[in-house]
Amino acid sequence: MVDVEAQNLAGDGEISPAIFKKANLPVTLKFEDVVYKIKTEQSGKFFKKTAKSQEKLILKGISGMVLPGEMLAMLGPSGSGKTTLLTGLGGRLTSGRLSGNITYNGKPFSNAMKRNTGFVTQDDVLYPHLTVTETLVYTALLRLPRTLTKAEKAEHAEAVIAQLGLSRCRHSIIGGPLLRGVSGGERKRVSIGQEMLINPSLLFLDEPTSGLDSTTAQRIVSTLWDLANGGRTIVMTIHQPSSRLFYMFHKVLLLSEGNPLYYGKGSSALDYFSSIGFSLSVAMNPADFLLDLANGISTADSMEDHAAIKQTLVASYKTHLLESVTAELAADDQLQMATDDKQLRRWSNTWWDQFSVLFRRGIKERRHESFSGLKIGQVLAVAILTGLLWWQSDISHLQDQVGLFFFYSGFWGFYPLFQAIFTFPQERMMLAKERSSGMYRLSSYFMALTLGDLPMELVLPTVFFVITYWMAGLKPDPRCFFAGLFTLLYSVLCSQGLGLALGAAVMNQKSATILGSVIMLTFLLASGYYVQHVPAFISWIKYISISQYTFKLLLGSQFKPGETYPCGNGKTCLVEDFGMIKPVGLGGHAIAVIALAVMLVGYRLVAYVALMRIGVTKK
Ligand SMILES: Nc1ncnc2c1ncn2[C@@H]1O[C@H](COP(=O)(O)OP(=O)(O)OP(=O)(O)O)[C@@H](O)[C@H]1O
Repeated sequence: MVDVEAQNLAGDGEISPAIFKKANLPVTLKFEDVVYKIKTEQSGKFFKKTAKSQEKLILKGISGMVLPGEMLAMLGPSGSGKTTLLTGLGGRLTSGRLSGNITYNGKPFSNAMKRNTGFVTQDDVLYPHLTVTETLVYTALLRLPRTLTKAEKAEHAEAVIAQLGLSRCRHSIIGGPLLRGVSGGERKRVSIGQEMLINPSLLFLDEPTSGLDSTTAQRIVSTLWDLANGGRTIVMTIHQPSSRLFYMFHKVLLLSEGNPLYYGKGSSALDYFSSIGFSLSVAMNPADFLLDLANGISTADSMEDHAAIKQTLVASYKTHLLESVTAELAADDQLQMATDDKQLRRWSNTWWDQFSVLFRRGIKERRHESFSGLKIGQVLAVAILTGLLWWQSDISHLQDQVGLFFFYSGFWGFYPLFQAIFTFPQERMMLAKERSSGMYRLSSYFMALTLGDLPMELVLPTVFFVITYWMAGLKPDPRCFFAGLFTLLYSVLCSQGLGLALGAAVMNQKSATILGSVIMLTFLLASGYYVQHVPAFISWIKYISISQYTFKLLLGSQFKPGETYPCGNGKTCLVEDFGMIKPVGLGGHAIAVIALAVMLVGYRLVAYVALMRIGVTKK
């Protein structure tokens, strides 16, 4: 286990970081006759009701085995199925039908195995505003077992930084499309580092060297080779490795249109192809030669027909190699090492630890957004403008005051809704990546994310309310003031819940925003301010309207039944009889509070359930 190795580190001094020593639990990966099919809609049938869906065969019976200490490289042209096979072997395919037999130490993929597996995707999914060190330390805190102290976890992160040559850029931010950060190669190394931290015994990498110069690529593959030497099982897809790299792989799997063309030692590949009549005529990189063959291009052969060459190669694989691959798989059955699943817990850390790390990471990543001057300036400007427009409004202008309360429920309905709508769609990729590696519970993530933004989300309406309340000259009674403030904050939490639910359910910022504005507008229209004689068949909307309940409670915070106001010609009238208050009324507060409470919790539950589908893989 990693903690035992940490002790080794202490004992060995500086020699080599603990995580680069032996694998915790060596894994033999076997895959036999792997077939993957997906359903695709036929194009051109968009307007037809009976659009037929076709089944597409992506992987056509692929077999192989990778032992601890071995590094398997999957080669093949673009679209040949490398990523699909890698994702399937990594237990991460979320759609389609995968058949065949894939075992890890003779057993199917389990949650325990998930925690012993690292998966580096082709695209780096990293938080752009965190630095390299922050990124790796947070990952270490989340993924390393609770038996290690925080300092030891940070030490592991440091070791990875040193091993991957990231020391120079350790304090630079990762960056993103519109934010200059570390280079592409450095970003890739951070992604690899995140997986290396947990000292996985099984490591999958999708194109770890793409877009990198050959020296950096060489360095990364050498690191992976070192990791394999420690008894780890490494599988990667790779595009055009240099010949130096090619000979570092223990095994090579060549794919073409989902068919295996070669499986075996890298060094034996050329002999095999020359034995079936495809020899390397000029000095060239063996990987380029294999890729040419997988594309149906052969310089040594006069065959012009690419499809025919591919067919010959597929047939040769079946006649010459398949038998030995099957024999290899069968022979290993006796050598199976038992995986003691109990050695690996489902989660590395407690709920609370996960929550607190995610909370701190979230605040760090989003501090520029939450505390942005623009956002604060926007709210202050609207507050001051509102205060000036309603400057010292008097009860003799009751309509104005009622209008102000309606404005409160409208502005603080829309504002938190739109802030919250973006929360989950922005996080989707990260959530999928981290959840599929079993990093944390959804509940700790959900709580950390929704509570992290809360202080600022509540401070802004409070400041807004204080400014406008006094500028507009509302009742200087603390009870009225606090009742109004709490109502506003309560409604902010409800609208935020609705935003979270929409964002999580739709997972598309544009669609969720459109849907959110339609719903909130409906709520506002149904709140009884604009229209008072609503037809019965549609009047039920007000019972689900956050704005209606907020408006009612805000009016109740300021006016009491039996209170009077000057209604012209020296007369006084009852507030509850005022035309704009009557339809909403000054009673029924308990129901409004309960209805809002149901929405506050209900919308968040919807968001939670909607998120349960993200990062969940098929077993
Ligand atoms: N869910 C899916 N829906 C539609 N097509 C799919 C799906 N998954 C895979 N494919 C198709 O399967 C083929 C293999 O895709 P895959 O991504 O595995 O290729 P690849 O060899 O990794 O390519 P590249 O090197 O370009 O990444 C492609 O033609 C791809 O379009």
